[in-house]
Amino acid sequence: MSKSGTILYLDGVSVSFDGFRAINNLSLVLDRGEMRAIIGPNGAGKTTMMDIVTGKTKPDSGEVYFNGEIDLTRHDEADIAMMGIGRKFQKPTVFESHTVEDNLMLSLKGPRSIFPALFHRKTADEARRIDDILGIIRLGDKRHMLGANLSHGQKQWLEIGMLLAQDPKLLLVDEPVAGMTDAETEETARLLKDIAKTHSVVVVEHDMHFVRELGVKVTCLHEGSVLSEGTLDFVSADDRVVEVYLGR
Ligand SMILES: Nc1ncnc2c1ncn2[C@@H]1O[C@H](COP(=O)(O)OP(=O)(O)OP(=O)(O)O)[C@@H](O)[C@H]1O
Repeated sequence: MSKSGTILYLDGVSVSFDGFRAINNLSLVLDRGEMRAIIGPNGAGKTTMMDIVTGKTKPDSGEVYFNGEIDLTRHDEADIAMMGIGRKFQKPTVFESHTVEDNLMLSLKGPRSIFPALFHRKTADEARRIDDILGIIRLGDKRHMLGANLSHGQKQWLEIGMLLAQDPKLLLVDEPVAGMTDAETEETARLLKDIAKTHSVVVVEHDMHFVRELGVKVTCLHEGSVLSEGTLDFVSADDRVVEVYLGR
């Protein structure tokens, strides 16, 4: 299969831990600009797949390419982050004692340490970037609030904003709506759809209501490979998906 036009290209990828194949001949291709939802039961390999993409885990075999041309298996985690793959873990880890705006300032792309980042005057360009991000993450009116005082959902949005501040081409987002209210969940779907207008996005999520709101192609993983792929309606109607995941 051609890699041109892809932002993420995995083919025949396998990795074993102590003889257990967590990823088994996995092939998964994401077009540039696409948002994809990844579903699947516990232990299906979703986290391990993201660990492979971000360079945390090296595959035993298979091809892993970013942007159609960069062989990710040849790079380490720091390189891969610099090249434009950003990851958000499930649990939010914002700086609680800093304001929303300072959290974003600290995350802006570019070499910086905490003191210069907080005490230098924002350039006009930085101010504009932060305003843009605050708009996208729905926290414009909370910019001076301390991280500690945000709701769980708002912390997740701030962390998505911190990811955007690093200007990634591809965002990997792990279970963003776990623990959110229904209203926050729906807003998160809208927020990610906004981000997907200008970024490629992979979202791992168990909440099927949220996946439906995203309205994107779905890949169901099982035992380290793709079990089913297509629209949510197509994947949900697949007996094997019902058997191992949705029917449980
Ligand atoms: N470092 C490791 N050492 C040994 N086994 C591992 C390691 N990492 C993952 N595994 C195993 O690989 C399998 C896939 O795990 P993974 O965390 O990728 O699944 P998942 O789809 O993300 O599950 P969940 O929905 O629970 O997060 C599991 O059986 C897990 O126990």
